[in-house]
Amino acid sequence: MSSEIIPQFLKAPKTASIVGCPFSGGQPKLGVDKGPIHLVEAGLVNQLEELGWNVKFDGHHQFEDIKFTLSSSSVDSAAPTASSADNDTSTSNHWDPPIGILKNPRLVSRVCEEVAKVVSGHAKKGELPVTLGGDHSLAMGTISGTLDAHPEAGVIWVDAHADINTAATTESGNIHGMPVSFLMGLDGNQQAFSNFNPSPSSQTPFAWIKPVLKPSSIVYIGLRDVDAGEKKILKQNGIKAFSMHDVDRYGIGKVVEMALDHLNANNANPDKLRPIHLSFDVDALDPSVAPSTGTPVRGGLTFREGHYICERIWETGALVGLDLMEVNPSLEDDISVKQTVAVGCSLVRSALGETLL
Ligand SMILES: NC(=[NH2+])NCCC[C@H](N)C(=O)O
Ligand SMILES: [Mn+2]
Ligand SMILES: [Mn+2]
Repeated sequence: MSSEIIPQFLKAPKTASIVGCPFSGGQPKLGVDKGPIHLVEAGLVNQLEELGWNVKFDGHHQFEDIKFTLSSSSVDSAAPTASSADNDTSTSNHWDPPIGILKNPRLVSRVCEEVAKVVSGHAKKGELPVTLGGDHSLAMGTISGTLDAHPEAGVIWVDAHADINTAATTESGNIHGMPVSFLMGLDGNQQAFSNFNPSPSSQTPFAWIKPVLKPSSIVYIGLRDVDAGEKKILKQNGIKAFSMHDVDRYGIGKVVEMALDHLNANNANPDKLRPIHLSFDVDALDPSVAPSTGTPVRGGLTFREGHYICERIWETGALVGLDLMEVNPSLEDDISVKQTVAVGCSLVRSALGETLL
């Protein structure tokens, strides 16, 4: 047989499904909802097609209908129990009052539930869902969706932050700092919602999440701004985390190998490479590389370190889900916005097979 004959399945282009999520309800700063719009306008779809992907994108998701059903249904009996500490009223409103100090709990929950269905639907068809945020609370949706389609998947969470606060530990009440705790079903959340009485037309926020993410199934890379309560949670649950200190000590190459080894060592089926969901918060990068983001923290990943993570995960062949979150085109000047959007696009390309040579 001639070596030029390539099996059909290798020639057939793989399909990536762009899940555009213009959503900002998990944090107070306006503009992060414009992230996915800018990423697509910068030509991401075309760029992925040039890499050989068949790209499905039929517009950004509209969450207006969710807002509408929420605002027209009667507000349930969870009266706001605390006023928000920072006097931030931009994201709370009469139809979605805080629960404890959690802001927009009903909206975030419903939007993520929707995202979970969309992501799981794509994944079950064998497509690669690429979710563009939007704030990182959306990862409750994307990771629920991935785990629904690939129950054995592990998560690599690249971020300056651990996003694992519970209702008992969060100081900000911003749910984008909490998604991992809901995915794991941590205690501090159960209590917060235990005496919640939903009205007949609503349901307890986040009750739809199957808390199936095991502490051994996630690895962090890039951490450098972890709240005291989060540090406790990471320790108590034995969660693997590589901070910037570890990146400095071992180098990014070694860190990614250790992260992959950790996930595969905890694989239920040790003969099979574990599917990987990569959730990339652009604030993992140093603010000099990605300035336009809501919670920048200095001392972050370099341009190459960020891209290396994506390239190496692509090389494993195990990527089944990708998030690119927290690009906020309303922050910083035009040049910074362009730079951040461009870096967001190139991270996605690297995770989808772009190579340097
Ligand atoms: N996805 C993010 N950018 N999260 C930032 C979280 C910051 C802080 N730990 C909080 O809980 O409010
Ligand atoms: Mn972050
Ligand atoms: Mn994050």
